[in-house]
Amino acid sequence: MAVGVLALQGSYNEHIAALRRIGVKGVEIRKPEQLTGVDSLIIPGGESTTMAKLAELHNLFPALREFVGSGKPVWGTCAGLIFLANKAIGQKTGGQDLVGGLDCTVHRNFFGSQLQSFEMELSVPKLAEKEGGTATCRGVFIRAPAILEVGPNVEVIADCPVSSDQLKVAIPASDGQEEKEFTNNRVIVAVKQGNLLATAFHPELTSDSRWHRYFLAMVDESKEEAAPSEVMVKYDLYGDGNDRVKKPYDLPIFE
Ligand SMILES: NC(=O)CC[C@H](N)C(=O)O
Repeated sequence: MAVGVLALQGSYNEHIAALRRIGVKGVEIRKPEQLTGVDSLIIPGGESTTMAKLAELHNLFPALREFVGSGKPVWGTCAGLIFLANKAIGQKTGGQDLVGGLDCTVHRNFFGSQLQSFEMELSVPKLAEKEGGTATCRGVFIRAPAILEVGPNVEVIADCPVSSDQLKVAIPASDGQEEKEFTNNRVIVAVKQGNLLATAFHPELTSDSRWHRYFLAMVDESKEEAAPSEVMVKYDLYGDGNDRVKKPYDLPIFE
């Protein structure tokens, strides 16, 4: 089945092209009902406040939250990562709606403005282990967010060093937690939590297909989990009053 790509704004065409390069069809998603026709979704990078306003306008938030909650694989890149985060800081006044689901705190513009966009080789041994190739990948960071904290079920796939002037970011208080200061000299830029994958950078703008392949492997795994491995039926095979478990026959048997 095709992969859905949220096509409200941002780099959805680039994701669809990246999928095409590996022989997979990407379908543009703009309306809630279109989500029922796909079993995985990419939320692209762009500008998360604008994307949130458009999602609100098209009444997409309830359907997106349901999609994430259903266990279907969802990959957020950059603004898409912000969308998936449970908590975002550094938002515009008034904040913005988030889809949520990913147990992390993301700083929306951690690496600065458009002018501070950069590229960096990232160490990605977990990606290389699954998809082969070198143990690094090219990270394209455009007005990029960064993940400052993750919950216990979040697997970190890549992090990167930060310069000293980016340190000392205040993480505002939230339910049951006091305000704290983020002073680590590394930030997290790629994570996986169950059916959710998130990257602060843009793999769709490089020719390295491994991130798309990695996501498609998550899609395959989720289908395997969803499919009943073997339908078992119980019946009285020997007519002795005891129901025994037996696999049903694949083909009709005429007796
Ligand atoms: N390239 C991107 O997706 C940038 C995201 C941007 N920092 C935002 O707030 O939406």
